[in-house]
Amino acid sequence: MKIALIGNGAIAHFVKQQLTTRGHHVAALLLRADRVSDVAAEGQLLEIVGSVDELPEEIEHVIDCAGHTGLRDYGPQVLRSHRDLTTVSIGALADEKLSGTLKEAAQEGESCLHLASGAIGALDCLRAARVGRLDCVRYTGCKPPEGWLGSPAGTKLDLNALQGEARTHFKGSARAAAIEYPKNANVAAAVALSGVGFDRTEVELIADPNLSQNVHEIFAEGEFGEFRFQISGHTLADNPRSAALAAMSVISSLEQQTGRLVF
Ligand SMILES: NC(=O)C1=CN([C@@H]2O[C@H](COP(=O)(O)OP(=O)(O)OC[C@H]3O[C@@H](n4cnc5c(N)ncnc54)[C@H](OP(=O)(O)O)[C@@H]3O)[C@@H](O)[C@H]2O)C=CC1
Ligand SMILES: O=C([O-])CC(=O)C(=O)O
Repeated sequence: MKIALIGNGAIAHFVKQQLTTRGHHVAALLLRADRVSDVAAEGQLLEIVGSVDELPEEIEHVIDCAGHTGLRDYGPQVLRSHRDLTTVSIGALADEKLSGTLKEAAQEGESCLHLASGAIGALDCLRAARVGRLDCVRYTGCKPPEGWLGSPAGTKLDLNALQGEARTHFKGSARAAAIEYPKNANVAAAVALSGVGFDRTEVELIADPNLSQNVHEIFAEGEFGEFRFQISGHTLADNPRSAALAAMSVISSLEQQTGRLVF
């Protein structure tokens, strides 16, 4: 299967390297049109294109590693072109209009949008639990201050000088979190989509100067009982915002789709 990646940042680098090592064929990179010549000049052994129309015909699968704008700008056209699409930009689906457009595009193109699990686990447990009554799902996302740089946390806290206690900078619904923090609250969206939805999932986002990892916690209760899940994830060397597991989950998602599972 020939694969194209959207984006050329921390997650895309990891995914490209791992896919190649594992014997998959990454044949193209889809970038903003004004970035194509710079990246092409770096001498990559794959096609660098600036639009979906320019993707080589033989590309069957596209992986979005470019964040919300990447999914919004290219997702519908990729799906309409009969290609499956895997994304880590789950929070973009909080926008109901985009979500509807992607569903229609997938129907039209007889293609599939696959959501990588990202930086969190235990989504299977939530999906099973919601078969019964789910009374409450709470998600807490804690990162070191540098992990929130460039997000609205920077307008509420002095992230470069934060010391001592952890500070909450957002409390609200998963929908609001995903929309306000496009680079930081994709996990909130993944939890919402696996459980009680964007509007009923409660979210708290915290900057903690005592942390060196990203810590994600889910609490849920309902007819099934009670459940707590916590993960401390190392971030990628190229981006202190993004957990390595988010990039790893893209590979795992693709290999589950293609049946290339290792038992
Ligand atoms: N599901 C999850 O758990 C997680 C999801 N994420 C999502 O993944 C995204 C990418 O993460 P990461 O790789 O660390 O981020 P980086 O900032 O390292 O890289 C983002 C890349 O995407 C490119 N890009 C952004 N917008 C567009 C666009 N409209 N068209 C083409 N290329 C675009 C950027 O290009 P340029 O340099 O030209 O801007 C850059 O190459 C995050 O923004 C976040 O939304 C991240 C972590 C966890
Ligand atoms: O990578 C992480 O730890 C989580 C993250 O940024 C997100 O949820 O968007």
